[in-house]
Amino acid sequence: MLSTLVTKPAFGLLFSHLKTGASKFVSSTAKMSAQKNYETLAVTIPHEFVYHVELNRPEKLNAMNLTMWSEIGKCFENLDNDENCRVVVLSAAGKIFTAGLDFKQVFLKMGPELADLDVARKAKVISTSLRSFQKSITSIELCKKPVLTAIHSACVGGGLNLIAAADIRYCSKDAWFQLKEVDIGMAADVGALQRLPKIMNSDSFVRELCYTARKVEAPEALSSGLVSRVFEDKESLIKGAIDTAQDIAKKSPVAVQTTKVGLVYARDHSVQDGLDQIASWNQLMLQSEDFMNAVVAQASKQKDVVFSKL
Ligand SMILES: CCC/C=C/C=C/C(=O)SCCNC(=O)CCNC(=O)[C@H](O)C(C)(C)COP(=O)(O)OP(=O)(O)OC[C@H]1O[C@@H](n2cnc3c(N)ncnc32)[C@H](O)[C@@H]1OP(=O)(O)O
Repeated sequence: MLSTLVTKPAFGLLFSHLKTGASKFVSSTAKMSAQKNYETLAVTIPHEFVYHVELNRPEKLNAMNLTMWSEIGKCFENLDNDENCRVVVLSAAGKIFTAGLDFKQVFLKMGPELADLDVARKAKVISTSLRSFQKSITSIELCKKPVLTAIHSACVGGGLNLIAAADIRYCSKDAWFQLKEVDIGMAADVGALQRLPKIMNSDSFVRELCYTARKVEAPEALSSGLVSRVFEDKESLIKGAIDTAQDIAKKSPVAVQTTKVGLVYARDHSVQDGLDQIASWNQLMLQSEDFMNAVVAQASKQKDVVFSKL
């Protein structure tokens, strides 16, 4: 297929095309889009195309209050649409990654709201809240930019549901994970039960964690496939995550985003359905300038190809 697309006469044309793409890119990099200000999240841009989102309620152990649930959803929807963002590092400020659901705030607020309602109305209110929490976490998966989570210290309950929706998980040596929902009398309902069995390498181990709420320390998180790398401390963890993010940010955004969509789709469908899906996408994406530019760069051993924003 490459040989038919990249014929010899096409080469000169492709090189001029490459230059056009690069100049277009350089002229527009100055216009870095400003990210919205959030109350519970801090968003920074450590390198071009690399965004760093931090859970930012350190004084409350980054417990996930209603504002944080809502802002996570909005933030990842914004990042999905932000052409200056190609990859996201998700970490947390302060002593721990997160204490999970802010049960003090959430249940205190919901209690009075439900008090005078009958069972059907109560169920409707609870269902609406649950679905909005689910949507918030799923926004990480629906964001076409790869999301790398960097977890330090405690990652409890809702936090484990949150990181399960990310693409790549790294942690520091002091990290521990706990699916604590059963300890507060509920089944996890924002993605852990659905995603962990597809992430970790032992169904038996996942079930043990879900039923017992026991803590999983970093070595076990690594051996079970929950995380793919363990770093010495938080500083090297964040650096390692940002280094990987920078590698991804240099690639064609068309290639990377199509790959993420394909992987997420393939996880939930048959092999044949996945093959059909990626064929449909690539019948478009192989016509993009990124494909041409990357092929020419490979063929001519050119490094540091500059891809236009997407
Ligand atoms: C229903 C919607 C869908 C979502 C569902 C999600 C469910 C979940 O997330 S279940 C898990 C809920 N989280 C917990 O059960 C964690 C409980 N906390 C702890 O285990 C410890 O606090 C922790 C290990 C995280 C940290 O321990 P540390 O010794 O460092 O701190 P503490 O002295 O225990 O706590 C300090 C103060 O923070 C308050 N706090 C801790 N966690 C939460 C929380 N999740 N929500 C609200 N507040 C929390 C704790 O009560 C202390 O407060 P105070 O006594 O006023 O100082």
